[in-house]
Amino acid sequence: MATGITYQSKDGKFVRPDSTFRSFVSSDPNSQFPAEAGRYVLYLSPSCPWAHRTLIARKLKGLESAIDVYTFHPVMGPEGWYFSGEEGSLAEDPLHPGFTKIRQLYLKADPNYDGRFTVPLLWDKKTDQPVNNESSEILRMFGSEFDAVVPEHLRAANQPNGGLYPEALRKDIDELNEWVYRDVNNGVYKVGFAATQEAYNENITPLFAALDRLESRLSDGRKFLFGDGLTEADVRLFTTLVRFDAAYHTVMQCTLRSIRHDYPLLHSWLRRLYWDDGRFNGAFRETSLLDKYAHGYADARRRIVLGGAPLIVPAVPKEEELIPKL
Ligand SMILES: N[C@@H](CCC(=O)N[C@@H](CS)C(=O)NCC(=O)O)C(=O)O
Repeated sequence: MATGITYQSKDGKFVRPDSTFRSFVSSDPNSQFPAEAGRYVLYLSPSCPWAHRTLIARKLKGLESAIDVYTFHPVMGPEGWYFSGEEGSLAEDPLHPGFTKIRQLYLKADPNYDGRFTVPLLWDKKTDQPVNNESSEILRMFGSEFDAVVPEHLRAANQPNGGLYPEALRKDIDELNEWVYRDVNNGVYKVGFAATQEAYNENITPLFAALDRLESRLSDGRKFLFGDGLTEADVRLFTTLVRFDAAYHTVMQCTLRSIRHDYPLLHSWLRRLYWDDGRFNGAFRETSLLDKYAHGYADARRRIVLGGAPLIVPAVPKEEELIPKL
């Protein structure tokens, strides 16, 4: 069976299904999944933008030795994510000898599982079961629940504005996350995996309108989306923007503008996160794979085209932008 990131509704629109495993690791030692160093492992492919969120948070919080990562091959295979022993991938699952595919883990957890076999997948080694496969929730857990085991200066309470999801900003962060997810994080997929010209046309305008809105948000000189402190909203936007010019603009037909040529403030913000190793422990740069993104998305689009997708004509900037008057 061919898999790929090609979820379509009847009218050709890309629709992302909800995640299935939704338990939480908690700082409460009496909870079902207490935050303990060495107990959990993240199965992921670093090329996936959703998994990338969790990898950044793990490094930002200094959790590298507390939470293991088992890495799949960077490009999805015909049966989904798999261990290949190549390009940074393990040869097989260290926890379940003989397992080489992500689907084996999902089916071990639930033999009747009929959803997508997605990364990231947070797994409890102690009870040998999945905890959570929703990146936004894993990102949030890493942001605060493990603070008892992270170095003191990296705890949420000791961050400039109270960590990745500070109490006072929660409502505003949720509100921004919602439209950034809809129009940007998932927006690039709605454009790139649209199966009709109508679905493509309908989604490309909100994507660039949202980027315009983010650009103007930074125009008051703020360093991060919510001021001087980095929040989860920055992490969530980063994983899309770091792929934008390399893969979304080139392969996913997000053609109207590029980040580096057309959004100077977003580009500076991206450079700040990517290069500020001292402040961020290399969490953004060292988890990014700029030379891998185009390959993964080109392969996913190839599957769509081979599956008989109709011609989608990419959007082109207007004359006044393409060839401005002298
Ligand atoms: N809601 C999920 C989405 C994750 C997701 O869509 N991951 C993709 C890779 S970028 C995947 O694993 N797809 C596998 C498949 O659909 O077969 C999350 O944010 O954690």
